[in-house]
Amino acid sequence: MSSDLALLGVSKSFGDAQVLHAVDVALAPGTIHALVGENGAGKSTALKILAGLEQPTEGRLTVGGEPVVFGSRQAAIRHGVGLVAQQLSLIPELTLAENLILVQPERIARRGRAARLLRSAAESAGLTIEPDAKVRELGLAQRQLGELAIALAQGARILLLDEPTSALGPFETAALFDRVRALAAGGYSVLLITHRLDEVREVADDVTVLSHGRVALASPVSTVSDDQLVRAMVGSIPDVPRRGHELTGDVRLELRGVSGSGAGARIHDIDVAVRGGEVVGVLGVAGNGQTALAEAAAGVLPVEAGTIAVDGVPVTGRPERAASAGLAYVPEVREEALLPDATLTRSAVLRTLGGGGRFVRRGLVDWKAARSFTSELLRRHDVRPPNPDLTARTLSGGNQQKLLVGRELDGAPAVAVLHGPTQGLDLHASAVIRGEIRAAAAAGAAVLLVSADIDEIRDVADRILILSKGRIVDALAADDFDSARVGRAMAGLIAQTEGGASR
Ligand SMILES: Nc1ncnc2c1ncn2[C@@H]1O[C@H](COP(=O)(O)OP(=O)(O)OP(=O)(O)O)[C@@H](O)[C@H]1O
Repeated sequence: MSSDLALLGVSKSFGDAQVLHAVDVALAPGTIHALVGENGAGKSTALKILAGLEQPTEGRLTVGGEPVVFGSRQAAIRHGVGLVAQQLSLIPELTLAENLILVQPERIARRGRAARLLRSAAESAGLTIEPDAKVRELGLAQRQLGELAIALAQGARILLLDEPTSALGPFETAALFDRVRALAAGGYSVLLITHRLDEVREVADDVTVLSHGRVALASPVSTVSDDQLVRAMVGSIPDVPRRGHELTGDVRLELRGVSGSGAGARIHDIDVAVRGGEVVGVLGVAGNGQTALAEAAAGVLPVEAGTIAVDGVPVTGRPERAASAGLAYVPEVREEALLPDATLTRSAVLRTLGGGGRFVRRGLVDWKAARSFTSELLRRHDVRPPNPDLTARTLSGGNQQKLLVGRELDGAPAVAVLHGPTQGLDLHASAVIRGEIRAAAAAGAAVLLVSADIDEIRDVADRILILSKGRIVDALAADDFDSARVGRAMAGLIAQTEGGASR
């Protein structure tokens, strides 16, 4: 049977840089095809070509075996190609239903009709979404489900999913994969970009590995070993250093009685104290207040009650004061912390441009010094390509993430609030960042690590808090990790004890 959608001998260059070299990928009908490879390997570029967002420099596309030219995203949509992008394409100030109207103006003009269409498309695939919620108020996981529902409402039969699980924990990932499998069984074809080998094993029928823009391996999943996949993807994975220091530091980050709302969820009466040298991990099912908690801790969220202090300095609702007290912050949505259309130099020194910042001399920014600092930062954190004059938008998602985490952990922060710091990173880069988080703690930082990735929290944290419905319902030492207990707490089956869990 001919493939639903295929790239045949596709090459792509941006200026002088060739990022795809004669790539073949064929998506068989009713199957799930994983596209994997290290950060910057060319996965998103291949997907954008399949979605009509970029045009190949050479080679061609076929749908059902027939040659097609996708001159635009609309052309791909007309051929039934739906997209859930990595850098989400939804407009934050609009609702999901309004976003559907925006991409489908000729078919639906009224909000009520768009909301109904979206809800029924979502329900038919077993997804729960809120068509009338503003995108800005949704967490990353809900935004991604919303984008998937929009693709289905547009009549997509071929789904391109760019790292749909990067913000999801194990429960939501399992639920999403159930849906995706059901869609494939119903005749949809799915191309899935992921960095997680277990996901390739669990859900995909076929796998293609890209390396430096070339196909390094293409195989049915059942006939390839993990070792072959890892070698084709990233070569090898470094070990994350275990904690080797005592936790004797003073409290450097303190949240007391914090309540507030953000990203569509409320947090209630949160007490957390993190000592220098300590990594405290926060686990929870997406949408249970993680974003609000991270934003509150970083001084970004205007909380309704409670106080936040960094080294005893009150920073409640004052992000600039938090930054000058030495707080580093990696938000869940990386676009909020980088300048997509400015040079990497500007993104790299963004947080140090205030009065007294390290590149400010007599009220003027010393751009030469800022640029050479940026070159060194890019090199140290393996951001590719390491050119400070590029814009952040032209970096691959993983390389943007490396830049952001590198910028924040650089310069010995007092406190680091990190939300999904290894989101979108390949196995090698994730291990490096986990090592950097431990190194920051060993150098005395208090780290609050919010992550959907249980393995990451187990690997890196000293202490684990479980967040459910906006409350901390359980707390345990990482050495006492107990999957059944953590699973029960995450599922909301442990009620908060009188006076709260010990934190
Ligand atoms: N618009 C652009 N202009 C210049 N270079 C670009 C542009 N878009 C992508 N690139 C470059 O193409 C290469 C491949 O990027 P791409 O986003 O496809 O990688 P990826 O495999 O999806 O990576 P990641 O896992 O980090 O998301 C990178 O080196 C990137 O910098």
